[in-house]
Amino acid sequence: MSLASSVSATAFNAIPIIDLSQANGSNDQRKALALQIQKACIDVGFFYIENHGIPQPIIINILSAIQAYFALPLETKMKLHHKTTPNFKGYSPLLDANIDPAAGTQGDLHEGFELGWERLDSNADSKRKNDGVMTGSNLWPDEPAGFREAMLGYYHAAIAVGEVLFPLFALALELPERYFDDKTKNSAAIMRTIHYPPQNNPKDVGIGAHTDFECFTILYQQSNVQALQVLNADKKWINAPPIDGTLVINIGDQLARWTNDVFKSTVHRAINVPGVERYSIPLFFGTDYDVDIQPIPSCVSTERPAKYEAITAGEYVKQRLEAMYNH
Ligand SMILES: O=C(O)CCC(=O)C(=O)O
Ligand SMILES: [Fe+2]
Repeated sequence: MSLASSVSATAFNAIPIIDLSQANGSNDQRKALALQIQKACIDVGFFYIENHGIPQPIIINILSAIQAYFALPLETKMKLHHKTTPNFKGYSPLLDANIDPAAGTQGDLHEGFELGWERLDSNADSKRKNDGVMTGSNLWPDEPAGFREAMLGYYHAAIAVGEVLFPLFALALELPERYFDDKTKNSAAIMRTIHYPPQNNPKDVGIGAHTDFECFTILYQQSNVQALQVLNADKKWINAPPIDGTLVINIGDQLARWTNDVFKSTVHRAINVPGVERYSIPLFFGTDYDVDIQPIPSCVSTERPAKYEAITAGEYVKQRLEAMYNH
């Protein structure tokens, strides 16, 4: 059966957990893993990964760094407002973003700090060559001490997870395992750290219903607070609670475009609860920004013609980010 005819219309009720410990195992082990990923991407568009390899101290470090950062006075944080950069790097205050303007809310009830690729051992001006329309350096606050190291420490560990996943996605798409290698030499990878204040008004949303923009998202969510929800084909919100020791992976629109929607970029939102703070850290992982997103031939058929025009990954992300902040 070709991938183009494997599209699922069944509504999921649970999000699978996939164990990555065999990701660098034998051919057979990698293929078996890719099949689990294929099923999760066709049926749900979301899955948890366990044994992802990010050491716990790196997670603890970034969590305490972002808690200290978001606790700074608003005036201090506003000095690094993302509108002072060409491409959304830096701080965004509460309600600055509105990812679902049609919902008629006052905006998304979270503040964020966003960064892109940067080597830990170089200065903040280091840029990469292929960022095209998405070029631009990161901004770094003077405090808290160790913030840059904590952020980049986690960032590079999460990128390593993305680099393990891309070949598995290629196998899941019945492509050569190294298919994405020449398209991910300078992989686009925007990371956001998000602080959701306690939500006391039932009308508030932490982040409105949306799909992500890149190929896939690697999401750390703080323990013990249920907020993330994923929309199934029956329009029912399914909870995606934090599960200790796991990360959430979800397909974004770029991979949906590569696969002509055979892999689902599933709508999700986060609704925080009264009385508690919540922190989450999505890293949006994509191909190089200058790569043209063209549907993979096995995902196109006479019954399932190509749905999307080709566009470069960078143009696509920029359009989506502009729409999110210029509501
Ligand atoms: O905070 C979360 O759990 C989800 C965040 C999210 O969906 C996003 O930033 O795209
Ligand atoms: Fe998202």
